[in-house]
Amino acid sequence: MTAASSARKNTTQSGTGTAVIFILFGSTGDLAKRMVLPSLYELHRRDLLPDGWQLIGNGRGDRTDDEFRQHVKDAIEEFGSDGSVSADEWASFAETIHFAGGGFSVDDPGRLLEVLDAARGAVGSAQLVHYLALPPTTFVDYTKAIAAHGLAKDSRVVYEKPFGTSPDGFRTLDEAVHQSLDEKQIYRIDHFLGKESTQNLHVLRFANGLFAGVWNREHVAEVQIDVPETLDIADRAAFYDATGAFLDMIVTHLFQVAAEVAMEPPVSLGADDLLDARESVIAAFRPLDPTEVVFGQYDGYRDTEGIPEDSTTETFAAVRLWVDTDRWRDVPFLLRTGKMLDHSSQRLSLVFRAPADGPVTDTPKDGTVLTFDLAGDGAIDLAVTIKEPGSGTDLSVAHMTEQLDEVADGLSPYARLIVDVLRGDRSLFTRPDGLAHVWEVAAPVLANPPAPRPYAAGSTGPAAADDLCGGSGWI
Ligand SMILES: NC(=O)C1=CN([C@@H]2O[C@H](COP(=O)(O)OP(=O)(O)OC[C@H]3O[C@@H](n4cnc5c(N)ncnc54)[C@H](OP(=O)(O)O)[C@@H]3O)[C@@H](O)[C@H]2O)C=CC1
Ligand SMILES: O=C1O[C@H](COP(=O)(O)O)[C@@H](O)[C@H](O)[C@H]1O
Repeated sequence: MTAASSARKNTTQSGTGTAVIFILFGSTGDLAKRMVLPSLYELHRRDLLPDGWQLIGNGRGDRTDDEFRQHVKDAIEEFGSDGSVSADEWASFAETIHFAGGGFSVDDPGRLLEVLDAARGAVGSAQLVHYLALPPTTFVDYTKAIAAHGLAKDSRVVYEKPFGTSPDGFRTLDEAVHQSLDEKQIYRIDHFLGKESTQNLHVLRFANGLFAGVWNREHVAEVQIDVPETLDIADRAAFYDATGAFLDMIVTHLFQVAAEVAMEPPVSLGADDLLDARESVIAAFRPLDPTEVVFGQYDGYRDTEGIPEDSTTETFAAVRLWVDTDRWRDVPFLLRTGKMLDHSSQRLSLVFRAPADGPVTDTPKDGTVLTFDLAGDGAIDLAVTIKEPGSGTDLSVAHMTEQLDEVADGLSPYARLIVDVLRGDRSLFTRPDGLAHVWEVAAPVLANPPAPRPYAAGSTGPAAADDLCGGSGWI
């Protein structure tokens, strides 16, 4: 092992420095296949899993270890970051993989306890990590089963999103998990927080005087978080129709990103301080005004198999959010997302004000914009107004762009968040006080949702969303 990889390993060991047994509930499902299993292999290849690593997949059906290993390999080949699996790297990963079928409930642990005993026999005392890649309706039952079978003590439990699908559902789930677990054992995933660009938000802001001093209402005219998608919802119709764009994206991912922008400076960039700063500012989000919310539904949505022909679920949502702190008072945070739009991107932009007085009076709106491209490996772009080179005096906009993967290899969001679970670092996970406020902010819209406006597939969505920007448009 090189000194560098040794140093990396030390920082990614579980908090106790012991082996880790990672129990993946829902291991045969869609999320496991697309995200979790390929991310675990990414960490294995990059030497970021601790020594003594063991992976146990759980499911209600029965499979042999070899059948499950083949499932994992297929998932990595189809969804992994480079799609290839080298024989040596795979062999050393495969031997850590086991399957415990027969489900898992309070009354019946299936084969899990027996497979876990064997894994403990192989590695000795181990940090348990339970990852619930399960339908959210099962979170309470699985949490109770973990506790009932003596697997809760000192373990870490990762909950997929959504952590509650309504204000009441959130409270019930929150109370149920706290009956079995301490808050410090709980990791609620929001994968937008695991994106390289999102993490660069606070570093760029707090490590550069150029930005630290202008991160406020005096200098920033508006903040835009814009996540259009060309994707449709055909392969998850039932889930999507029961959820809609507002809950699937706005009050989850985009609110967390908004909180990353809006937070007050934390005491340090340590896990607890960062978590505290991000989740506390959500308390200052003003409850949304339904007249500042535009919903849309793409033409043809109701023709999709599994979608009721009278569905009013929104496939597009745009909101104007206000953050009532001294730093951000009267600065609109404009959030927009939708399915089946003309292009896909994930952009967070801070639009800076033109100088209030001075000799240049006709600066373009996009003349000073700091943009974080959250998609893929991430990028940061600073747009500035310049004189167009040449004999004239016309103004032009120049872009200084850094692709983050040109600086160093990043980690995919799920890989990054799993590393943090292994380290015991909760800074990029959500907290119940923040989530409770999210439901208060969403409540007026849930009580009085705007009727979705139709929009053509492949368009930019309902034109009414442009009015939220005060007519000056989305960046
Ligand atoms: N899929 C995605 O792209 C994303 C998913 N998520 C979240 O991840 C979680 C898992 O999603 P996804 O993988 O799509 O879900 P799936 O519907 O694919 O379910 C995952 C697995 O859970 C098990 N399961 C299903 N129903 C039950 C049940 N009633 N009781 C016990 N086990 C059950 C099944 O395994 P078996 O039959 O072997 O028991 C299934 O393979 C959800 O919370 C979802 O919201 C979050 C972001 C994106
Ligand atoms: O959680 C979700 O996120 C995806 C977008 O995620 P990304 O991996 O492309 O960053 C979104 O398409 C999906 O509807 C939502 O459930």
